[in-house]
Amino acid sequence: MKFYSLNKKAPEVSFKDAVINGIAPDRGLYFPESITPLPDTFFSTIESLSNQEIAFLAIHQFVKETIPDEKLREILANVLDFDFPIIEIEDKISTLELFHGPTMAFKDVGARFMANCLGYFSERKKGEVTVLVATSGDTGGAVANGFLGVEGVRVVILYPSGKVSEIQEKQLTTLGQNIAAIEVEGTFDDCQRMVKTAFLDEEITTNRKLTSANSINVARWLPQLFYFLFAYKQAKSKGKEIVFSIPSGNFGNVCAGMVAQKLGMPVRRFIAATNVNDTVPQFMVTGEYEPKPSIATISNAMDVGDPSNFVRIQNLYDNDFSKLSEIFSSYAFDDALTKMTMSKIYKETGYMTDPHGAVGYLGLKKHQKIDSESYGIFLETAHPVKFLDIVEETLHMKPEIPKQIQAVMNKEKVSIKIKSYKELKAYLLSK
Ligand SMILES: N[C@@H](CCOP(=O)(O)O)C(=O)O
Repeated sequence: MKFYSLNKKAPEVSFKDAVINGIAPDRGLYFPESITPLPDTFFSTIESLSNQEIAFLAIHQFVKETIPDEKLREILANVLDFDFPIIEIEDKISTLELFHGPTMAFKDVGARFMANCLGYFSERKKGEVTVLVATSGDTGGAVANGFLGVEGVRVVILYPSGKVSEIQEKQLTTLGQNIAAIEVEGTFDDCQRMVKTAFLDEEITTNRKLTSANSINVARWLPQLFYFLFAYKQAKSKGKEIVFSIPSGNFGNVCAGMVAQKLGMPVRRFIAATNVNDTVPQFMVTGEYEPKPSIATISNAMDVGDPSNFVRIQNLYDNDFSKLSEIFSSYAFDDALTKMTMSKIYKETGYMTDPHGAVGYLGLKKHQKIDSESYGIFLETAHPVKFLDIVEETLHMKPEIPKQIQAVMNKEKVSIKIKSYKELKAYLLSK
């Protein structure tokens, strides 16, 4: 399997080189040259397969030339050692909980998968790789945890100062060792821009081997397709095609769901639910893609004004607006409605959602107004306690703090504050 650049001005590469490069030399995102549907028997017998087997069969075609089967199974066993349950909270509405991993956010799977792949590839290659990553909240902690102690890999995480939750900040600033946190005076877009500028900076790229651990990297992005298959396995007995509602920021997760569909998984519709950072919902109304500066919200991991993966989504549907519209909708919701929804769900069902999950729920409800018989699953992308202040203030209760979170709460934050790209460059070249 080769991966090509969506800008089509760079050579095709193997999975291994796509992972090591992160982004193609023409600044395009890598994309698999083909997606071959899995045999019908995979879907007809999926209930009898373990999650690790499902993941192996789903990702094998993309990686098989560069990761031997035995190694791939070992990696998946390391990555998938927690649950992905579906909880029914109302008639025709369930949630897929993706927060049972070490940092309690859906990024754990992709971050650990990429860290394992890079660890394996760098055993065979001399020299240190610098993993640069921009985070608006959850990616940072998952990458820090996934890459901690991986030999030959140094991780530099950029995050917008004051715009991630306290727990998210602790998760990405307290681990030390090969993980450094850079606190940027600015927004997530500024962080993402600085990362992309570093990839274009010859002085840096000739002196440092850089890659990215955001979902622009295929090893971070592709494993997210497992979630949709795990959901399908659990919900198949309902005998209904599923509507998935995905809280969306950089749009990597919904895009991975679309890959699961291309592999043959039946899906009724994908809903990408956003906060007021509504570049894609607006695109679905006007057909014009107009990135905007991001706005800070209570669902901060989705504070993205120019989602990296939307170009992959368009490519999956041949850059054809009407083909995309047949399967995809996108809706935006503000913080006031998000809080009201968290409160309503809690009062009516006893289920505690985080602000991102509540936005996903709202997306599903809006869709069900025009498709009332459909069965829907919204993704709970992070554990509510990661947004402790918001949860306590909105639900008027004190949630129990899971041990993964307790472990970082009292650790000391260590970060390097910067204001400009020049400072980032100096830092990267100094180490
Ligand atoms: N939602 C993100 C923003 C970066 O997204 P990614 O999936 O491309 O890493 C975050 O939590 O940092």
